Amino acid sequence: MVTAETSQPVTDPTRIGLTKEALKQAFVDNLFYIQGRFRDVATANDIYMAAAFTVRDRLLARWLKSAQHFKESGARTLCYLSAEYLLGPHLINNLINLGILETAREAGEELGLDLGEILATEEEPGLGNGGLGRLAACFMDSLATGQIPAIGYGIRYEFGIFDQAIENGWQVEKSDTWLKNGNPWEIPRPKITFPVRYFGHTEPYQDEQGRLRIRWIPGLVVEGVAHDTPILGYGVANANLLRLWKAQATESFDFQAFSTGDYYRAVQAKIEAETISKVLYPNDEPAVGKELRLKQQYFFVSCSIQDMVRLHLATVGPLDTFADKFVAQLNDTHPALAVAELMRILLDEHGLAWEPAWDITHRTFAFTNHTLLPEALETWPIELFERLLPRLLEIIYEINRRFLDEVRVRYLADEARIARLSLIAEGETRRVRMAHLAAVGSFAINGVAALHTDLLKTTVMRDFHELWPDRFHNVTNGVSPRRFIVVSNRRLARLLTSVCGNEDWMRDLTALRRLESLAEDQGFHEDWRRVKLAAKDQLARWLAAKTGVRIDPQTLFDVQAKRIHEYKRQHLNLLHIVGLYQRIKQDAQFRPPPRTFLFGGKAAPSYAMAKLIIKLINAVAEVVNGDPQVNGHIRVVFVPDFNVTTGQLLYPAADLSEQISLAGKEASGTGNMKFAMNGALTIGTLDGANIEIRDAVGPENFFLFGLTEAEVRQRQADGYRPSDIYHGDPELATIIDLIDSGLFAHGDKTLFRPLTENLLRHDPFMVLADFRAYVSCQTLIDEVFQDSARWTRMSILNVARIGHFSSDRAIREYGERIWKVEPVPIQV
Ligand SMILES: [N-]=[N+]=N[C@]1([C@H](N)O)O[C@H](CO)[C@@H](O)[C@H](O)[C@H]1O
Repeated sequence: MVTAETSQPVTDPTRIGLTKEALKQAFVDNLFYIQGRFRDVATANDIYMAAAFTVRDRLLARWLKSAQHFKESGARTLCYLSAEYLLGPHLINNLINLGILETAREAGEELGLDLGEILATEEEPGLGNGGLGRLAACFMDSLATGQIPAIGYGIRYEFGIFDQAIENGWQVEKSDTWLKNGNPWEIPRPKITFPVRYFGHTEPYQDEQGRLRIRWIPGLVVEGVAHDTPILGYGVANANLLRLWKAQATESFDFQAFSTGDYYRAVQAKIEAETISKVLYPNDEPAVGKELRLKQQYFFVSCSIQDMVRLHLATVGPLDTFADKFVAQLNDTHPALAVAELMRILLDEHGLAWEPAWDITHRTFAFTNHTLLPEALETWPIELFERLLPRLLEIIYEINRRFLDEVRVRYLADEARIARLSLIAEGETRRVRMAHLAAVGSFAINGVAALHTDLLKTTVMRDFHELWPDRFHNVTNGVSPRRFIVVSNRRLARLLTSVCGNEDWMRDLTALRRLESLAEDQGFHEDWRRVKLAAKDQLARWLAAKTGVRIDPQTLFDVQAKRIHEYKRQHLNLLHIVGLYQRIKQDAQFRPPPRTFLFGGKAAPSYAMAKLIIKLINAVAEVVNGDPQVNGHIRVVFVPDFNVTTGQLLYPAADLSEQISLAGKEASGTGNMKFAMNGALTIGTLDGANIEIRDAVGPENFFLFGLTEAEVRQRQADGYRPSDIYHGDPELATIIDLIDSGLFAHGDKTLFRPLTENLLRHDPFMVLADFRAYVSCQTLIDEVFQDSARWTRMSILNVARIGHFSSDRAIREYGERIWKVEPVPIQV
């Protein structure tokens, strides 16, 4: 007889079985019992949901087992606090991580279903902007695969990053209704809710022990409700937790207001509260100074820290061992308020004295900086803090007072240094420096690539590095080989497995080194080229279906896919294309190998220059693709709505990966790793992780150009005059004049003027300074591409030597150097 005690649902094969029959039975059950559909009337979404629930059930077993074991073992747990998670589609990733992709395909076929169609139905959760958000997702995958107990905390945005449509060459943002059909991968936890306070004032009081305490009388309280998504590791039974918070009103309906007929006020609190987790701010770098953004940051930080304290009290006990149980990584400054929030909870809710509270706090947090761009370093006006988070501001003032006392002693009242280090930026509007709060409140600070970390130590965080050199670490980014090879490029994965004789490389990417022995093998070259051509063909078919644009897989696929930003220099790429176009038209002898230029990337809606660059890409495409004189030689395509799903098509199909940022600007880059992992060769500057990729794959297998970071600094110090370069380079001048001429704007000479004027007057990212070197490098690439044996050899060696750039390695380094966490294997 089934009793609550005895029934062990995790053993029931129809719920957890991985066999074809078990999957088929579960699918049929779910279609009926969850979707309430007979097969013949089921929609594509019903089919997808039934498949998703079938796979989810197999995750749940591993997840609950993991959670139970972590709890019982009191394992030290890593908490990743990130405002963004760019997870990508779940179903395919979970089928791979469960090792049942082929079984599921066969089960589907026997039920008359096409797994490819089911996979294409899933709407990806776009809860991030770009590299930072995707890095968080890769890290969650590697934490589970590395069997490290971890919780990812973030915000369950109702609307993620906008869907990008291109209308008349312009980006048009469409709201991202990823939840419209429901989300089978999450489990709402209505009982795991926390109050989040805003506004109001604070007042001192004496507690029953006569100690002076502070209470915060908020003007508004909203609730955060947990929504849990299991994150299963690859080839292991470990599954970690991604806990995203949704905001709701404490009272979702005001009956008094309703009965007086004030229907809006009846639901006002509900609307206001829900606005907090309504939408992701679509800015990849520039800090967003909006009050709602600060509300969002405090919302998820407060829920997450309250949850960590609850878990600790429930599973371990008194809070003095909190920092032994938990270590929390701050993914940039977006969650930096966590430092002050943990202090608030320890002081105000648990009555700890300042020193023990600070000791716990400081031993709990570590901070990752992801950018040096001044406009991206978050600071908030004191006035806003006073109004919105009065208690947090008091605590920040006290943290600062004690910190500056320490600095004053150390540097004998060096007022200039104190002002530079202070958490408060004095000036017209006094502001809180969030990077300083994160740095003072953390025991470790890291950059995301070697050059970036060095620059962090010598520029933006120089004073902190002089103060605490031992706190600084470098952990170069990495990406998940499961998502970006096994899921994205199954043909390559099969070839790699056949070379390696097993699938161990999927968990240890350095195993691909053995490919080196095949770098000269002509037979293997053919296999290698076949895999690349198939991926290019797949992209061409998808693009034709999606946009009607036809591209030839036999041409060199030159891809630049990343957020649109002037420092990433999509416009440098465009200058080269316009130059090519002009030469092909004017010089019948000049016939470089045919190339297809593919661009992809979203621009922040408020970033006018980035949107103009998208327009110019499409305008150049219209003219070039429409010109019979150059047809068959060059083609330009803007791939709309670049996200994880389209990335999974672009990374495997690229021959050439464009990583052309101005040296010193791209902290790391992660697209560079994904392209190289799929056999693309890189044209790039000595910037971010490009440097380490070039060192790893060998300078002879990397197309380098451009000023180094030191040369950039020197040229700027010497006074950089872009117009001199314009006047000194006739071809460049012709190109800029062509863009100015209205050729790409149906005669309108003004449309692209802002761009050309900016290049000639300021050129802040030194596009003109690197132009000539870039064009020469592209000419070299044309030569090398025509030697397919050489190109293929270089491509093989890129993959053979890319192992270091797995997020598994990055997580291992964080674990050993910063978090001091041990793997806890789970048996199922
Ligand atoms: N914010 N931020 N920073 C970035 C990216 N834009 O998201 O973080 C990424 C992840 O660390 C870096 O690779 C990239 O260089 C950097 O610009």
